[in-house]
This record gives sequence, structure tokens and C-alpha cells, in this order.
Amino acid sequence: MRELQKQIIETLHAQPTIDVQAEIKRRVEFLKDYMKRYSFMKTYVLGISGGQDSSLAGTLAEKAMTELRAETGDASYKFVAVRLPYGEQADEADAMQAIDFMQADEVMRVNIKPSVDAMYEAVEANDLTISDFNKGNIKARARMIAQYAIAGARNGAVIGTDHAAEAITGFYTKYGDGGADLTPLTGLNKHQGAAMLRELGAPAKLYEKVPTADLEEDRPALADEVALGVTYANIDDYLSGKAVPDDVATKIENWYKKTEHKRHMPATLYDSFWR
Ligand SMILES: Nc1ncnc2c1ncn2[C@@H]1O[C@H](COP(=O)(O)OP(=O)(O)OC[C@H]2O[C@@H]([n+]3cccc(C(=O)O)c3)[C@H](O)[C@@H]2O)[C@@H](O)[C@H]1O
Ligand SMILES: Nc1ncnc2c1ncn2[C@@H]1O[C@H](COP(=O)(O)OP(=O)(O)OP(=O)(O)O)[C@@H](O)[C@H]1O
Ligand SMILES: [Mg+2]
Repeated sequence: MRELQKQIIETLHAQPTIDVQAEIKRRVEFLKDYMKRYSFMKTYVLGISGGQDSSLAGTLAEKAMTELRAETGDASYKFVAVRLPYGEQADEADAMQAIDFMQADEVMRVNIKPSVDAMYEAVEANDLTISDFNKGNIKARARMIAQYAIAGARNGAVIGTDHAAEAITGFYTKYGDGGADLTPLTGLNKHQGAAMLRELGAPAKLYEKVPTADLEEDRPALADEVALGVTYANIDDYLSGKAVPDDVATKIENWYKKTEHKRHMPATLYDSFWR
């Protein structure tokens, strides 16, 4: 195995294989244990997009809250699913199907378009051009703001959907979807996440769907694999310690190095990761 590959696997807690049922159980337990640790905390908040990652994390969160209510008799433990469209969302039906499947305790909806457009215009007023790509990151950060406002109003914590197959390329917006309080999918690769959703009985559409950030207006529903220039099959193989073609491994490692800053707290003069 490549030296960096070994290091990455260890750093990201990737596992070559998982026991799907046991993995579901221990991640639900994690969500329950965390909630019990802080007595004021009563809700988990997560944006549901209609994609695989939020379908899985939301389902685990709802399971955790259902079990906590039953075990403690405290009915105030709730999972809040949040719809965060930018105006009309093309795959709105998938998002609602995911919410129906997980049987979220509460559903909230915040249209991020007015705030994103206002921010975009206010920044551009400084004789700056904000690209469509850059505006996409404003959308991801607006979603983070909405989720934290809900968590603030409900004694909640914000769930993030980061996992090993995303962390390795840093394919998320820093302090956008990367901004969260806890990440129950850490260490999983993309196929493992799909296997867990299948085991949970989710509609196949939710885990067979092409992964997309869907942040750009010029390239709607742009597939992650196209944006990254590498497939999840390759990323998962790499994370499982398997051999992948040299050019693919180099591409993955270049993404990893370029996005190192995202996997740390803000750099300080006391840190060595950036040196
Ligand atoms: N070396 C460095 N040390 C410290 N900070 C550094 C840095 N390089 C950039 N930065 C900072 O980071 C910023 C760039 O990072 P960031 O703002 O995240 O932006 P960036 O990584 O350029 O773009 C985010 C990417 O993630 C994708 N994404 C976003 C959200 C969700 C999903 C999804 O799959 O759903 C995917 C999105 O499509 C895009 O390709 C720079 O503006 C700068 O402030
Ligand atoms: N339109 C949206 N509405 C609500 N939440 C969203 C929306 N778009 C993104 N998010 C949030 O941002 C997170 C990151 O998006 P990402 O695309 O990585 O995950 P996903 O859509 O759940 O799965 P996939 O990666 O397979 O598309 C989502 O998991 C979700 O919590
Ligand atoms: Mg998505």
C-alpha cells in the first residue's frame, strides 16, 4: 500500500469492511450517548437534501431519538429535519421521500434564496465578481446558518454528514456543510453508507442516486464524480487499502493535500499541519 494511503486510512478512520448491522447500532448509540452527556440538549437538527448522506444521517438520528424517548420517558427528545431549498429544488420529491422514510419528528422549511441573493448582491456591490461556484458556497453556508438558528431555538445540536469518502477530497464547503457539531458518518465510505441505508429499508432511489452537491446554477445537479474527476468506486477502493491506478491515486492524494486546511481548526502559529 502507498505510504500516504496508509496514513489517510488511519486519519480518517476508514475501515475496509463493516458489519452493517453493528455499524448502524454503534452510530445510533453514539448519537444517544452524546445527547445524554449534555442534559440541556434535546434535539438534533439536520438538513435533508434528498441525497444519500443526509438520508442516512437523518435516519440514524431519528432512530436515536425514538430510542431515547422510549428509554427515558422524556418526550422532548426530537429530531428536526430541515428542508433548505434555494428557491424551487428540482429533486424536492426525493427530499420529501427521505423525510417520510425516516419519519422525522418535526419538519421545518427555510428557503435560503432571499438571504443568499441579498448576501451575493451586497458583496458584489464592492466591485467584486462572485462566480457561480463561489455563490454555491454561500448557499452551503446559508444552510449552516439556518440549521444553527434552529438548534439555538430548540436546545439542539447540528448534525453534519461528513464521512471518509468526502473528507478525503475535502469536497464540502468549509464552515458550510462542513460546519456541524457532530458527524455520525465519520469513517464510512460511500458504498458502506449505501449498504446501511439498504439495511435500514430505505427506498432504493435514495442510495442509488448520483451524488451531487447541486450548488451551481450553470451546472445543475453536477455529479460529484465529474467535479472531482475521480469515481466513488475508486475513492472507496483507495480507502479500503486496495490498489487503484497510479494516476487515480495521485488525483485523490492531490485533493487530500489541497484540502488539509479544512480538516483542522483555523491555523495558528502553534500548528504544524500547514508548515
Ligand atoms: N491552504 C489554505 N489554508 C487555509 N485556508 C484556505 C486554504 N486554501 C483555501 N482556504 C480557504 O478556504 C476557502 C475555500 O474553501 P471552500 O470555501 O470550502 O471552497 P472550495 O473548496 O473552493 O469549494 C467547495 C467545494 O466543495 C463542493 N461542495 C460544497 C458543499 C457541498 C458539497 C456536497 O457534496 O454536497 C460539495 C463544492 O461543489 C466545491 O467543489 C478559501 O476561500 C479560503 O478562505
Ligand atoms: N437542498 C438542501 N436541503 C437541505 N439540506 C441540504 C440541501 N443541500 C445540501 N444539504 C445539506 O448539506 C449536506 C451536504 O450535501 P451532500 O450533497 O454532501 O449530501 P447529500 O445530498 O445528503 O448526499 P449526496 O452526497 O449523496 O448527494 C447534506 O447532507 C444536507 O445535510
Ligand atoms: Mg447531495
